Amino acid sequence: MTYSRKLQITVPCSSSNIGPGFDVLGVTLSLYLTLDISIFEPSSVKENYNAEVVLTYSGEGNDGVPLSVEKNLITKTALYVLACNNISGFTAPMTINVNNLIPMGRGLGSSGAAVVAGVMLGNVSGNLGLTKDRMLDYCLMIERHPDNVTAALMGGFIASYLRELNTDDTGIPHSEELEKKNDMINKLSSQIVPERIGHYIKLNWAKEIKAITIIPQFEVSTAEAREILPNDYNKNDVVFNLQRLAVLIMALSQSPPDADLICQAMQDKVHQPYRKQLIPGLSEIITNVKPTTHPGLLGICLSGAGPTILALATHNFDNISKTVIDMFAKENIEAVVKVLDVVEGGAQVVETKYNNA
Ligand SMILES: Nc1ncnc2c1ncn2[C@@H]1O[C@H](COP(=O)(O)OP(=O)(O)OP(=O)(O)O)[C@@H](O)[C@H]1O
Ligand SMILES: N[C@@H](CCO)C(=O)O
Repeated sequence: MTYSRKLQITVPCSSSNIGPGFDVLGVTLSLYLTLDISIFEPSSVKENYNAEVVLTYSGEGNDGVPLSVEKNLITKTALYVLACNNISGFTAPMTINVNNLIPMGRGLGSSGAAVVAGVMLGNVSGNLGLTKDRMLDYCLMIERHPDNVTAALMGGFIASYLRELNTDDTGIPHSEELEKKNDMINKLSSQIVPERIGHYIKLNWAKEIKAITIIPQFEVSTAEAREILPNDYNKNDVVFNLQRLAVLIMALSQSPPDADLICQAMQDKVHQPYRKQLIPGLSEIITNVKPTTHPGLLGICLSGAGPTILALATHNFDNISKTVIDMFAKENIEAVVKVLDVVEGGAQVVETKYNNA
């Protein structure tokens, strides 16, 4: 069989919240999920034709990720996008080779990246011609907190919100539930995808600020880390976060960065205090690792739902990382370090070869 198209989809990882910006801020980082796709026939739409799709997988999660297209989060999402557009299944035989460098369940947006990759796969395999803004709607039907998917899709340092949806839409599950339910695609695809669910704005990021990610070798599921949060908040805690959030987005855009301002503006009272019980060492790390003790450090927080620690810094990366690694070690937790760049480009599809035959 000869291929007719070869495509590559790349989706970056992301760190969300950045302290006070719970479910609002996302920053796109230089670690990628890549899909190499060979499509073996023109993807003309044939009704009720389910083409054979071979999925292979390497990298993070390769020991546990399902390779059945109905169960894997990426292909399941693509099938959902196709179903919403009245296409039942993949319409052309294809191979999809996934290479994933994003650690799973660590707070680096692995599920958001998988959802974005799936929406892009659905878009290209069904020749749907969706814009990125429309693809964001599909992502947000699956992952209801917009921070990671918006960063992964659009790139850069980004703030987002969901518009309030009417009651018919509110029964739509999060991707963490998507894992558990085999009939989810059918349920979701019977719902119309509302337009312009997500709204976002790209923010400036001072070029000298790098992201040190200290990644503990255990997983925290986002579902669990969200369940632990209260339904109601104290007014003072909400005001505490709002004040810092407004200051932080400007402070991170300024060169040279003001470490004292950023460090204080990265504090949070909405999610981190509750998540300490899931992440041994978190409290000690965010309380004791400061720009005053570690020159070059600007601020430190939990990345997404954790357990990764995000340290923003301009230099002295080894010293900052070593302190955090040693603090995790006291809790008998091993951690690895990745110093990542903030990347302006979001997810993309590149057509690497096209045969007209
Ligand atoms: N490349 C992938 N292929 C298939 N499934 C994936 C992939 N990446 C993530 N997942 C699924 O998503 C789950 C992790 O999602 P979860 O939301 O708990 O954490 P995260 O996205 O890594 O962290 P956070 O949302 O805090 O940034 C994995 O256990 C797996 O089921
Ligand atoms: N803002 C989300 C990100 C996790 O994906 C949270 O902290 O739960």
